[in-house]
Amino acid sequence: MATILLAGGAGYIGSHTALELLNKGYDVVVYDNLYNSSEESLKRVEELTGKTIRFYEGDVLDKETLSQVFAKEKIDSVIHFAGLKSVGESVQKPLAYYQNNITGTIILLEVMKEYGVKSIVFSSSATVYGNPDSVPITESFPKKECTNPYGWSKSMIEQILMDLKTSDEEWDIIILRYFNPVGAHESGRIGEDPKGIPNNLMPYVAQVAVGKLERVGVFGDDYDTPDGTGVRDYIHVVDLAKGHVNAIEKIIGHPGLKVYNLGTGIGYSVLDMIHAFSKACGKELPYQILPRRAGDIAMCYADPALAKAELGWEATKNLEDMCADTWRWQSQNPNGYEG
Ligand SMILES: NC(=O)c1ccc[n+]([C@@H]2O[C@H](COP(=O)([O-])OP(=O)(O)OC[C@H]3O[C@@H](n4cnc5c(N)ncnc54)[C@H](O)[C@@H]3O)[C@@H](O)[C@H]2O)c1
Ligand SMILES: O=c1ccn([C@@H]2O[C@H](COP(=O)(O)OP(=O)(O)O[C@H]3O[C@H](CO)[C@@H](O)[C@H](O)[C@H]3O)[C@@H](O)[C@H]2O)c(=O)[nH]1
Repeated sequence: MATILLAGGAGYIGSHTALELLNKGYDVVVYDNLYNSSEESLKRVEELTGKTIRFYEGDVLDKETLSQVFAKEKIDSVIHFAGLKSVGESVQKPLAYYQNNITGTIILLEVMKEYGVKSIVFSSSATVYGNPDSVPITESFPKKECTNPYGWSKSMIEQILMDLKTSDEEWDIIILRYFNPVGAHESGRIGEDPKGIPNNLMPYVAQVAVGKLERVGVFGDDYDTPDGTGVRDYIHVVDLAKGHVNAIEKIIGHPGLKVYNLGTGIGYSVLDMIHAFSKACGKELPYQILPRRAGDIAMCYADPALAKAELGWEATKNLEDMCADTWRWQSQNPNGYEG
């Protein structure tokens, strides 16, 4: 079975993907600098699967250490999750974001090329569509202006990957544009463990539910949406992780360069999410309407038909599963992996 290197594989999406790959019999190697994660996630994946992950602590910016891993392991394909992902922080620290995300990707691609590994699945984002003219969004929609350096870093990396493919036909590249990943593994053993106060809606709501935060701030109720609050395509992280397994199966068949949306095709509003989570945790969650957050758009949800047709993948979990699994993880691990 193929050996897959997960760069940034100790993080939220990477750890869930490692679990699904191991369950399918793949060999998993993780390279992560643990900047936004802990090795505990990987230990728990090993417990859940009864299989071993070969973990290397290192930075994608550190070419020497990364090269040593490629020299030691026979890597067949890479999934590239390693990156900084906080939208607000990226506005404050653009150089750090471009350095980590873009330079980090270039170094990873250089090392891959050196070792003849020309097969990569990249974690991109629906953010590259900017403010779309309509919904649902298909992959043929134009990429648009991003509203922050994080988004631009994804958009630019996509361009780098396309230019690389043009320069050398041998590369196989799958760009996955994630919509809004939420939820946790149903065991409650692995999940999202944000440092500090969460920026994203679902982890914020979960922390209100366990009493760590007082109330949810709803960023605007005057959007052109059914209830006036922002609408997004929330996708269960286990569905998302399984999408990576399908992408790996596809990439082994040498597909060239492909771009897929990974979403459910359903949009939920902020209030839908708060109400669904209240049901899952059995208590009303307090919230307060606040002004709009800069850079936010009204509506964003995917047309996931292409991933279904070409990857044979579609999301199977619903909003109830997303809330129940987030609640199980959050209530059993109120302080994340720190116990
Ligand atoms: N979670 C989301 O909402 C979302 C949406 C769209 C795209 N993405 C992208 O998916 C990927 C994974 O996201 P996630 O939610 O699992 O984030 P995460 O922060 O949990 O995981 C990213 C991992 O990469 C590691 N990392 C960061 N910089 C590194 C470097 N220079 N060298 C080595 N390791 C490094 C971190 O320590 C972390 O373990 C990211 O690229 C992110 O931008 C995430
Ligand atoms: O405390 C909060 C947090 C968020 N929201 C709203 O909830 C929705 C979802 O926000 P959030 O969870 O922050 O996700 P997005 O802003 O949609 O961005 C996420 O999803 C994108 C992909 O669609 C990724 O690229 C980004 O990295 C990721 O942060 C938006 O309408 C926000 O205005 C609130 O009302 N209160």
